[in-house]
Amino acid sequence: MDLKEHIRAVPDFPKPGILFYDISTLLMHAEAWQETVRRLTDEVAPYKPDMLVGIESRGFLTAAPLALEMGIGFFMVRKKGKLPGETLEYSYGLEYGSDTIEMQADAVTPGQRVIVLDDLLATGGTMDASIQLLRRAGAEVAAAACIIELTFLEGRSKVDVPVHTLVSYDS
Ligand SMILES: O=P(O)(O)OC[C@H]1O[C@H](OP(=O)(O)OP(=O)(O)O)[C@H](O)[C@@H]1O
Ligand SMILES: Nc1ncnc2[nH]cnc12
Repeated sequence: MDLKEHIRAVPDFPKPGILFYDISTLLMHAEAWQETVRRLTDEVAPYKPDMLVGIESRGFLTAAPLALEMGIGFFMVRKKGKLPGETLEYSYGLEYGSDTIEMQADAVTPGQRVIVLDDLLATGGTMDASIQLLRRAGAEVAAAACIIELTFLEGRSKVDVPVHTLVSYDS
């Protein structure tokens, strides 16, 4: 199955000049979404992670079914101000704008092996920030995985763990 047939490209969203790769159409197609989850599971399972991590918000959609499929837990890296209790934070630049992410300080125990999931790797800033944040919390980040990679932005070079992606776009 060609997953690209189920990913919609929307010009000039959220700003002029950005071609937005929308997974909404992938989520709406049950077989394509099942295939996506299966393929991501195949990429991630060999690392034998203790936990998965989903990056807000489309990363939650990606991490949650994988965690269920693999029989392990997952937790959220969220935009600032959304998580209760003691949190750790990290600020980073995006393809468009900037942001600060947070996680709950007790989400991992030191040495726990995690894999970070998101829908899309663009500049790699969000993924890199998440990895730095997770390490601050004591996690061992084994790998990162995304459905989509925008290869022309070279985000992979910013990420210092193995990166697994299912489909890539060069423009
Ligand atoms: O590699 P980068 O340049 O950092 O960009 C990738 C990030 O941008 C998008 O999230 P967005 O901030 O649009 O949030 P959303 O998932 O809540 O829509 C995407 O889901 C990734 O998290
Ligand atoms: N071009 C893009 N499409 C969808 N999500 C994105 N996040 C960052 N860049 C993006």
